[in-house]
Amino acid sequence: DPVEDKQALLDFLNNLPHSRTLNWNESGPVCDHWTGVTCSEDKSHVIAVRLPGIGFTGQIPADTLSRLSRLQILSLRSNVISGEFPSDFSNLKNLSFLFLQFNNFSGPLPLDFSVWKNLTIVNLSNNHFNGSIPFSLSNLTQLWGLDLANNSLSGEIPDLQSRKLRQLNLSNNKLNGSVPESLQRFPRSAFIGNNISFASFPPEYPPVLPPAPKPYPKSKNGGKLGETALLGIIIAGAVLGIVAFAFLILVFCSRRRKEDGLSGKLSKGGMSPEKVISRSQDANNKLVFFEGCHYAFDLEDLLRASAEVLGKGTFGTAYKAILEDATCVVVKRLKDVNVGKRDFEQHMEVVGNIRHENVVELKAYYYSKDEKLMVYDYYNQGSVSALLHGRRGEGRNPLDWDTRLRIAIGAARGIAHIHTENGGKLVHGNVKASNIFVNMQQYGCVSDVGLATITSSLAPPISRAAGYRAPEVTDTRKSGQPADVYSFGVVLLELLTGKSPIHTTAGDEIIHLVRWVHSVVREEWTAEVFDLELMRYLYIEEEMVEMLQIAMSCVARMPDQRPKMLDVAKMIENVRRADNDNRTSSENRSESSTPAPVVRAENPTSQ
Ligand SMILES: Nc1ncnc2c1ncn2[C@@H]1O[C@H](COP(=O)(O)OP(=O)(O)OP(=O)(O)O)[C@@H](O)[C@H]1O
Repeated sequence: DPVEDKQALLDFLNNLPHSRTLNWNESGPVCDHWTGVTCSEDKSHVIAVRLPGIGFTGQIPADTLSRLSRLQILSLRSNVISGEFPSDFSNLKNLSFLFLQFNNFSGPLPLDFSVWKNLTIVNLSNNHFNGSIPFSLSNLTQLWGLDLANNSLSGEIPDLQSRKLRQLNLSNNKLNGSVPESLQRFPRSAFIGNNISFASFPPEYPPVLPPAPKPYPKSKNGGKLGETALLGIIIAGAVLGIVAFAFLILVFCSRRRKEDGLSGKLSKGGMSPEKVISRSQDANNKLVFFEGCHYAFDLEDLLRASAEVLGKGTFGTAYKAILEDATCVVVKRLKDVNVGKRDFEQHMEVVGNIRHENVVELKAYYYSKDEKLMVYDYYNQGSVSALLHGRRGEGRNPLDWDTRLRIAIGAARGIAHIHTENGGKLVHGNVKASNIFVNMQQYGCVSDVGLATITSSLAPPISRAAGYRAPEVTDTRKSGQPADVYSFGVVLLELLTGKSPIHTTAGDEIIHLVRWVHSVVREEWTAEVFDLELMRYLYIEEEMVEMLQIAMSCVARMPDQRPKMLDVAKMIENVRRADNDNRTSSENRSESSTPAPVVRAENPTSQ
């Protein structure tokens, strides 16, 4: 335990009145136990203190927090702390994230910000700070977000030159003068509520309106059709004829394609459909539905259904099948099943009886010597992997932060529930973004439970699946619950960074996401890890930082250092709950979920 850091924290807590109790047990260990405290991986020192909404009142006792010399993240947001900005914070040389918003701080801002050369996000908004904005802020080369809104700051805005600056809010102060050129890429809303002249500001781009409809040209010969018009009609008729003909051909082809139903698809993979059907008539070889399943079809209906391949995974091929009554299901055809009928059925019973809103229900299964099928509901939004990585670039609808949070909360609850099944022994074994879907409430929902234990397929060492695999796992059939926690941590990193677990750079270098994030945050926590698509949402930095911390704890190298899935679910729920509880009425939750363009695009047509 970091003894000195522990004492500093106790001195802080014991000398600052607060209304909520904290579980900071003096005789117990700090790391992994004290609410709001995170230690370095080797547990030699405290790196993060996050205590929003604890009801702290009064001034920060001197020589307490300032003794946490290796602190990187400090959040005391939404308390009632008063007094001046603590001068001894200058000892916190490693500080990257500083959140002191929504308190009663007053007096001037520190003159010399250069002492915190790693500062990445600074939020001092909604206090009573006065005086001018220090020029030294321009020396912070890592600065990515600065929020000083709703204070009483006066004077001119200094030229903040950090090229990394993506988020800026100086609104509702007493600032005057004009906006320096380097900051004119931010929208006016970042400066409103001051006495600022926008004269030198580039014009705001007017909203693009659809072009007004052109007036219908009047015919010169008073309503009679002219030659050109007649010619037009003839050409249009011919074009229409061609289109209709093409449409007929398309319908014909799609019929032909539909005829190639699931049985055709299965037969191409080996066994003839007739054989499958004849086996289905054998009482022992029927499609087995689970209790409560509302589907009313049998194997023959399923084999007659039109089918399309969704993808080939580690354990077989997944098909989307549309039955004659328009029911849409996913059929998974397993390969390399390494257990006998009894074990297979037993396993299906365990999986098929899981009923949880965040676990994709197994509706039915089929077992024969040559064919093993599993039937699931079809999720039409696609997997989280597709939502996150599909169609990046133009025309894409980015996955907003609220949705990512809901996906994480749902998936964590689902996996935590799986871990309680089968006497607390069930392991998912294949947690990854392509096995997570979005349910009706838009929360994450996990699929493919336990397939790794009944098949002998192993993902090749350099594959997507390998990017999720915990370091201790050599045989996926024998992985434990901590390995699921690791894989889930990788999914969290994927949601935060927008990057695939294993990806290649332009120079064909293979990047392992966990290692990359480690390398970025080892020395200092920088905002560079976060997905650029998330930069358009305001007020989410702190939640992202907290999620990053949770993700990092999940991908700890040693399995026993990883949190339990139930705790992970609680931690993620708290990211939002703490936020909702602690936000004052002047903070508007909806603002964070509303995309707000924070940086004006250099080329307006590219937006
Ligand atoms: N219930 C479902 N609804 C919609 N799409 C699904 C469903 N189940 C699977 N898919 C999609 O079908 C494709 C193939 O899935 P499958 O699970 O066979 O492979 P995978 O997830 O890529 O890899 P693995 O076999 O390792 O899980 C994936 O893109 C997956 O997201």
